[in-house]
Amino acid sequence: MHPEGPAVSDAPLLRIEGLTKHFHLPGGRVVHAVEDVNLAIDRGHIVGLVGESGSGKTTVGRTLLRLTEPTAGRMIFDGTDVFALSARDMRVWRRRLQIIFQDPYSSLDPRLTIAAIIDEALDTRGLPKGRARRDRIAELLELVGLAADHATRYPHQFSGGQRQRIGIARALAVEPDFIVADEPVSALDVSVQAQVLNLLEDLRRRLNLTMLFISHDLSVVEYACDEIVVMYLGRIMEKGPSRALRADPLHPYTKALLASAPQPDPTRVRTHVPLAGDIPSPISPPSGCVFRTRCPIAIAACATRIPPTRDLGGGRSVACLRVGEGADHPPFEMEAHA
Ligand SMILES: Nc1ncnc2c1ncn2[C@@H]1O[C@H](COP(=O)(O)OP(=O)(O)OP(=O)(O)O)[C@@H](O)[C@H]1O
Repeated sequence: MHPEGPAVSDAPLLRIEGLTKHFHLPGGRVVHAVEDVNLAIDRGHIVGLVGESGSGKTTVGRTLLRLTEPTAGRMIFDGTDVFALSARDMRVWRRRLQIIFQDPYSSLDPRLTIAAIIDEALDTRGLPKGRARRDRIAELLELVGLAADHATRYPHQFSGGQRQRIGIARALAVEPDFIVADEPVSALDVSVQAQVLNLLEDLRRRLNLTMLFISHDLSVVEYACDEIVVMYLGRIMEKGPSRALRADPLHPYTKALLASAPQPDPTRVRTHVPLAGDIPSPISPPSGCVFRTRCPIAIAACATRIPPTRDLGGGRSVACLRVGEGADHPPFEMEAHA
């Protein structure tokens, strides 16, 4: 689908700088959904965005596709600042950026056959109707592990996993450069989750796809992604290659997330304490470090300073005043929270 094959350029396909999204509510209240997010994604890579519900993951994904407009920031995609494009130019660009949803069923028109659903997407590619289209639809269905003769059926005739495959086929129909997969397996049974994750991995290799993979489940992200970005209350806490981050989490929030993730190996001892309490409201996020109100190692300075993101080399970075000063291991120093 991408005849040029793997990219030769070393530059990231996409770079997000200072992405911020505020939602303005009636009465003058402001939801700080995303604050100053910086991120780069290399071509052919899958980056996982993980965090609890309400941390701003979906808002990042939707903003990148300009399904919602950013409050501030830049997104440089293949050399173009996508946030600066006019609505008209964006219409042309939109094809290059696609989204796969958690529940494909609600986005598949129940009155249309699978062929008609994919055909609609192919309209934007200008492929003439007739034989070439039918062949392309069959090719896409086979690419996602379905049979060509599934084309004549309706969405309700498929299982959840098969419907997600149809959603993926529809996204691929326009030959996108970048896909946001928003909780693509969360609605599926665990056994089916693995099949869909394998499919995404297979497609990434075959088509050199670049993807932002959003999930609240660190074990899913770890499996599917080259790199993991951990978000909390609109901000990035930690970033790093999947394996390194899993083996040696640095930020206290990442440690807590790992502690609450399902543990597949019962002989592995839990070394981190799960999180207590709820995520604060993004309408009035804590001052300084937004995680400090739930952090076991917070000190007074965490209430007054937004921790800068420190580059630790090897693709790792962390935003915490205390990590690296020897305080990130027990015994924890607890202080009263402002
Ligand atoms: N259109 C909107 N208007 C007002 N607030 C919004 C809007 N969309 C999202 N938010 C708020 O922004 C914050 C971040 O939401 P977002 O959906 O991005 O988080 P998330 O990490 O994807 O969580 P979830 O997994 O529950 O979707 C939440 O507090 C949410 O209520």
